[in-house]
Amino acid sequence: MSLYCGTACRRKIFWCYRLLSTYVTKTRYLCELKEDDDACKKAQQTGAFYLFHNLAPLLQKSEHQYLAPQHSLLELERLLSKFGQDSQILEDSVLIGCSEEQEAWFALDLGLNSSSSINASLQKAEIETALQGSFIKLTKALFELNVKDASLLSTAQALLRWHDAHQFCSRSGQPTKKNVSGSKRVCPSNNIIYYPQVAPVVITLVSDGTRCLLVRQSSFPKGMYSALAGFCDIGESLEETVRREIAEEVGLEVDRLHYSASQHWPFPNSTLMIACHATVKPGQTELQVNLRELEAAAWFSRDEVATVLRRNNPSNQQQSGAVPFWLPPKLAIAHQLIKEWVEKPTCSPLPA
Ligand SMILES: NC(=O)C1=CN([C@@H]2O[C@H](COP(=O)(O)OP(=O)(O)OC[C@H]3O[C@@H](n4cnc5c(N)ncnc54)[C@H](O)[C@@H]3O)[C@@H](O)[C@H]2O)C=CC1
Ligand SMILES: [Mg+2]
Repeated sequence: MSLYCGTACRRKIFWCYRLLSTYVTKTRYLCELKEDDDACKKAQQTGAFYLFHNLAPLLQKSEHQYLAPQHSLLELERLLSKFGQDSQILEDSVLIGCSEEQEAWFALDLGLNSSSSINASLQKAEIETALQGSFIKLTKALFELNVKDASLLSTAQALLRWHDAHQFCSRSGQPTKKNVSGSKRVCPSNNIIYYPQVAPVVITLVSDGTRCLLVRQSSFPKGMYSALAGFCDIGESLEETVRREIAEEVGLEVDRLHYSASQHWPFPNSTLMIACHATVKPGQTELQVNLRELEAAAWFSRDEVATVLRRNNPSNQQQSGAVPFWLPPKLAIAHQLIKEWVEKPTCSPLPA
C-alpha cells in the first residue's frame, strides 16, 4: 500500500496507529506492574478485584448469563473488617490485566489458606450474602460468561491455583514469597525464582481429505466427540507431539500439518491448547484405537459434521433423535477447528 493514497487511507493509518498505541501503552503498563512491587501496590489502590473462594469465581446471574462483579480495594477492606479479618489476605491477590484506561485488575481467593493468610479463609455463605453473588465452579459457569470475563477468570483461576500449589521451594523446602503482582515466587533462602507454569497441549483435527477424525475419552460428557489432543513431552517440537499423539492414540501417520490457532484452556488444570489441522498419508486410514486413552474414534463425513455443528446442543439432539453425537461448545478451540475444516479443508506438507 502506498503511503500517499489520499485522505481516507491516511485516516485509516491514523486509526491503526491509535489502536496500536493504546495496546502498546497498556501492555507496557502491565509489564511495569508485574515487575515493580511499589507500582503494583499503587495500582491496587485504584484497581478492581475479582473474588474467588476455593478457586470458584464470585458471579451474579443476569438473565441467560453470569456477570463477574468487580470490587474496589476500599470495598474489600470494609468486607474483611466486617468479618473480623485483617487486610493481610490482600497480599495474596494476583494481577490479571488492566483496562484501556489503565485500571489494573486483580484476583483474590478468600477461601484458600495460603502462607500470608493462614487460618484467614472466610466462610463462603457469609460472603455470598454480603456481596449478593455466588461462588460458582468455572466448569459450570464458563460457557455462560461473555468472552472477556471467561478469559479473565480462566487466567485468574490458573494463577491462583499455581500460587496455592507452589508455597514451598522444591530445593530448600522453605516457604516461597510471592511478588506483589503474582508474576513469580522467590525462595528467600537461595533466591530461586519460580514462574507460573504453562502446559502446552496440541489438539489436532485429522482428515483423510474427505472425512475428519473425531474421538471420545470416557471422561467427556455423554455423546461428545472432539479433535485428538495430547500434552507435549519435554524436548518435543509441536510437530513431533502431533505425530506421536496421532500414532499413539489411533495408530495413524501424519502427512501434512497446518497450524490454526491457540487458546488458554482452564480444565482440568490450565493448559495452552495449540490447534492444528493434519492429513494422514493417502490410503492409510485404518484406525487402531488405543483403548487405554480413548473410548472411541471414528471418521465422519463433512455433511455429518456440518449437520451436527448446525444444531450443536445436546438437548436439541436428544429431542430429534436423529444425530448420534455432539461437538464441543463454541468457546472451545476444538469447535473452531472443526468449523474451519467444514468451511475450508486445506493443509500444507509436514516439515521434515
Ligand atoms: N479446549 C478444547 O477444545 C479441548 C481441550 N482438551 C484438553 O486437552 C488436554 C489434554 O488432552 P488429553 O487427551 O487428556 O492428553 P493426553 O493424550 O496427553 O493424555 C493425558 C495423559 O498425559 C499424561 N500427561 C503428560 N503431561 C501431562 C501434564 N502436564 N498434565 C497432565 N497430564 C499429563 C498423563 O498421564 C495424562 O493421563 C486435557 O486437559 C483436555 O481438557 C481436550 C479436547 C478439547
Ligand atoms: Mg489424548
